[in-house]
Amino acid sequence: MRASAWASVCVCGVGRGVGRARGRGRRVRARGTTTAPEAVDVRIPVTVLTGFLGSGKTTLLNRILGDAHGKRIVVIENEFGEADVDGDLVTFREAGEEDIMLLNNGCLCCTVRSDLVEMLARLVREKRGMFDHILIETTGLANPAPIIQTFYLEPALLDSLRLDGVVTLVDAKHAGLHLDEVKPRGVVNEALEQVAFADRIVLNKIDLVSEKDADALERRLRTINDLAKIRRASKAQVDLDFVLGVGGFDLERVQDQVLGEEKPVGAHDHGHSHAEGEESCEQCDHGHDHGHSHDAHAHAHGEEDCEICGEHGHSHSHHVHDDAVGSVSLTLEGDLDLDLINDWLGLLLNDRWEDLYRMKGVLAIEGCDERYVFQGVHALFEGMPDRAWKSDEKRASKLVFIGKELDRDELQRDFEACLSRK
Ligand SMILES: Nc1nc2c(ncn2[C@@H]2O[C@H](COP(=O)(O)OP(=O)(O)OP(=O)(O)O)[C@@H](O)[C@H]2O)c(=O)[nH]1
Repeated sequence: MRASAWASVCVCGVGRGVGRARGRGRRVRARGTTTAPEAVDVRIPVTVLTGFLGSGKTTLLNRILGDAHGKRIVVIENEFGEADVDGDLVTFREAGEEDIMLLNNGCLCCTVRSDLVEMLARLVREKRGMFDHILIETTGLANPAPIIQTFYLEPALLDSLRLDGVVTLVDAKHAGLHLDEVKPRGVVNEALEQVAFADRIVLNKIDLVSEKDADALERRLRTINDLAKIRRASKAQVDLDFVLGVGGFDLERVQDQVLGEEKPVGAHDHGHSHAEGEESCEQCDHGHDHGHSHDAHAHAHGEEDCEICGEHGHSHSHHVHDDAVGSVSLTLEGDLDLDLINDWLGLLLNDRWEDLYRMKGVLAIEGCDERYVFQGVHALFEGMPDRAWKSDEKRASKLVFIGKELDRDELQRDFEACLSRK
């Protein structure tokens, strides 16, 4: 992925003779159009483990390190506020097959990013060949975006490391509190952002909540991030395959993630309303007219028990959630005009890059035999032509945006305006 001002967003390699896999000089991509074998990506995968304070990150880490998986894993831990060990920023602790390294001097997402880069570069320089995977555990207060960007912006890392995925631990018992916390304007709600950036969500401490509460929380997580896979766990007991080797930033897997497989029961698009008497809303388990930009759940006199507090009937309200962060999925049948879609995505990134946390898409471009896949994180964007459209396949495009204050209708309108008129 490359840094991208709007002018360099280019859904190209499509009928223009421009390089096919922009920003990915490290990999030969051969799928679909040639019989040449795919080159092996030799870069070392990196997993970012995030999640709010006490959500179970260390528990998961210990599980991973304790499993007999045969992988040699380097762990980088960022213990915010811990005393420096021997006055050194970086401490190595041999732990069997794994190395554990500590970054003690602040939060990974802000003050120690350059230390992280230095540490990673040093690892590659001095220990290459001695490990298979790097796992970075962030502090509970870290915003994952700067860490993600590190892997695309740091020349010292580009050719050696690749981001495999962001794994977010969610505390089933307390997540609601953190997700609902209203921050002053301009202040990031880390819990929301950690969910929004995730490729995998481990909904942990499931033993502490009822199934109904877990269902409701899972639906809530789904509205924030419609791309991540979610798995419930106690004591972070999940298969290693669920958290390592996920290819969350792998362009070649975008189509599966976007067009993809599993959608849990209850998943639905962001931004909808319910009429009085409708079935329960799958999102909030409540059936009365509302949009998902509400701040409060209000109950009129005579209603059934409140689903949030269990109190009966009388008019009262709760703050429920600030839905500023959410997912929007758009689909469109037919072919897109190359210039129009380029211009639109370019402008969108130019104007809204701060609000666009992650995006992925599969596009049908007029005059192009191949599907075009792309993904982005904030202002970083990468894309390439993918396999050829099959003769019996309906040409259609799908985009998924995860971000802040996204207007679904406006995005859909602008997307539709990119349809080819020929
Ligand atoms: N009941 C219950 N407790 C859990 C579960 N997972 C972890 N815990 C406990 O929750 C506490 C916090 O777990 P950690 O793994 O330290 O969480 P963390 O995210 O690393 O915490 P910080 O480093 O403070 O951000 C510990 O006491 C764990 O034993 C679970 O599934 N159920």
